[in-house]
Amino acid sequence: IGLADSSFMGSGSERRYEDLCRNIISDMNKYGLSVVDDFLGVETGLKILNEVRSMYNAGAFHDGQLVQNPTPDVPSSAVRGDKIRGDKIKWVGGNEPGCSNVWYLTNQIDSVVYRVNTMKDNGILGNYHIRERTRAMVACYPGSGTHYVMHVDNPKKDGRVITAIYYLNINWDARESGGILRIRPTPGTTVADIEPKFDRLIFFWSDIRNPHEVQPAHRTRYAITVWYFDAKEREEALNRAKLENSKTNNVAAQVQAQQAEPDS
Ligand SMILES: O=C(O)CCC(=O)Nc1cc2ccccc2cn1
Ligand SMILES: [Mn+2]
Repeated sequence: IGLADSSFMGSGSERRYEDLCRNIISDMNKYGLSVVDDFLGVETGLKILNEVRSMYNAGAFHDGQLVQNPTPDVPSSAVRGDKIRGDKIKWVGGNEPGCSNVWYLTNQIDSVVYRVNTMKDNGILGNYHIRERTRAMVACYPGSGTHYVMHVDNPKKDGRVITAIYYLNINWDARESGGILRIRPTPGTTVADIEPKFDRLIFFWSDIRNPHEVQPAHRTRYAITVWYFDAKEREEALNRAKLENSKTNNVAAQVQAQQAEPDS
């Protein structure tokens, strides 16, 4: 007999889904972060894990940190400590072959985010109008002490308001494997230490309210992240970028024009 499906998305009960969304709304308003365990259930979680493992083993991932900060005497790849991040990543749109389970996951997260964004009495979540997200970033920390330094996902209002991370690591024990996500919600003095447990989904505000780091991992650590945009903040960011581009293009065009003119 199959295990009674205790997951939120698998149990099919509308009531549990509403409760889940209410909890997320309450957590996001109180703490700026929310942790959901048993999101999809063991069976679905395993399908996603196996899909990610086969992507990784097919060598489809590349270094998260493209620009190494090499020290002249030692090539950058040799010195792991100097990296600001040790993850290997692969961006997944979802409709590529071999990504159907990652695609299913992002659809399930989408439905929760759009629901909590439109429910009544949803507090701060009601200030945003979430209509789109990034593609899914599948990340793997290959163990051996790889980490990610303290950082903010969206420090400059690029439009991203919610970070959603789904973890895939069965029987993760941070005491021996490390790999804790440490969020330092500001303002405040609390610290949230979150283990990257299998079938765990977390949400947190992407901006300066949530600086976070991944502590050194000593076992292969998989995570899938999607970022959700607020329509207004995103549009303003794109307009600023356009303005910047037109300025630099004008300067470039003027320089070119001067160069082109015959010596006066
Ligand atoms: O795996 C975790 O628990 C979180 C890891 C994490 O913060 N990843 C991450 C990855 C990023 C990749 C590109 C740009 C910004 C990024 C910000 N954060
Ligand atoms: Mn981050």
